[in-house]
Amino acid sequence: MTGDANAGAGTAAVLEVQGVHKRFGEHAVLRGIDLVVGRHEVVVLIGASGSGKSTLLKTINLLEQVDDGRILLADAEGRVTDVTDPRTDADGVRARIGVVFQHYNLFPHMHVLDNVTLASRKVFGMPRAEAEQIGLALLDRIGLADKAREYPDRLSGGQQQRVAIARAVATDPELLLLDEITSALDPQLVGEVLDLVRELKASGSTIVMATHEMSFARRVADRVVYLKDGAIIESGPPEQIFDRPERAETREFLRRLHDPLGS
Ligand SMILES: Nc1ncnc2c1ncn2[C@@H]1O[C@H](COP(=O)(O)OP(=O)(O)OP(=O)(O)O)[C@@H](O)[C@H]1O
Repeated sequence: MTGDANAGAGTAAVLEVQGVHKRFGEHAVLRGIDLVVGRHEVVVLIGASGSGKSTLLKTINLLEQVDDGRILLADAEGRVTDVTDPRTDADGVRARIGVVFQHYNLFPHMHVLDNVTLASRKVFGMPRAEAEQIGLALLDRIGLADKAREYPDRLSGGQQQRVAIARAVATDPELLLLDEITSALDPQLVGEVLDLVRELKASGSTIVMATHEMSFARRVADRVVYLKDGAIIESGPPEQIFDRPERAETREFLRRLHDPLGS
């Protein structure tokens, strides 16, 4: 990878987004995004609705094609894949990235353990017994081992979202993309998911997440990236962004969050 100018100190880059542009028709949704994410770094994207956070995550996971620019993904040995190269195997890239969306998207007809082990068994061909051993250990870690044979509709929203996260990490992905994972949850359940993300951070996961929950961003982020109209306005540690933002646009965004009606 080239330099990791804005990655966490002392870390090699896992992800490098270089000059990415994306349009939907006439609407330029991403306008020259440059972002480097270091190994074990947690980067949180904030910005108004429509600023391009989800689209950026989708381009990384190849759910959307970029119009211009490159996205590079490096494995633990430093081998770099240009995920935006049309010759790159999209399924191979997706197998290296864990993704969790706002709505839990668990398979309703499978019990929790089958949901958690599905990718290990079907994508990586792991024997069921081994996949289940890993899956049960994960469920134990998130306090849901007793729900292994329950179906998703018997779980609370917070529990379902924790299972969705367990499913995303079960294959030990190089990168985890979390898109608005708490916005469908009651406030008291947000804490459950926050604790789990902090635990993933402590265990060394590399995470890029989008959120509207500034308290969540403050508590988990190594670096917060503020997007406005498809461009990065400011990027820095949470104390900078939330307590001493350098850019007037960032200050204005945060001011409006605290006082949405402008009273
Ligand atoms: N498939 C699509 N076709 C057309 N326009 C789209 C598509 N996906 C997203 N957009 C538009 O791109 C812009 C950015 O959307 P995006 O979902 O990335 O924003 P966001 O910052 O994640 O917003 P939110 O915080 O509300 O999730 C929006 O104006 C949206 O309407």
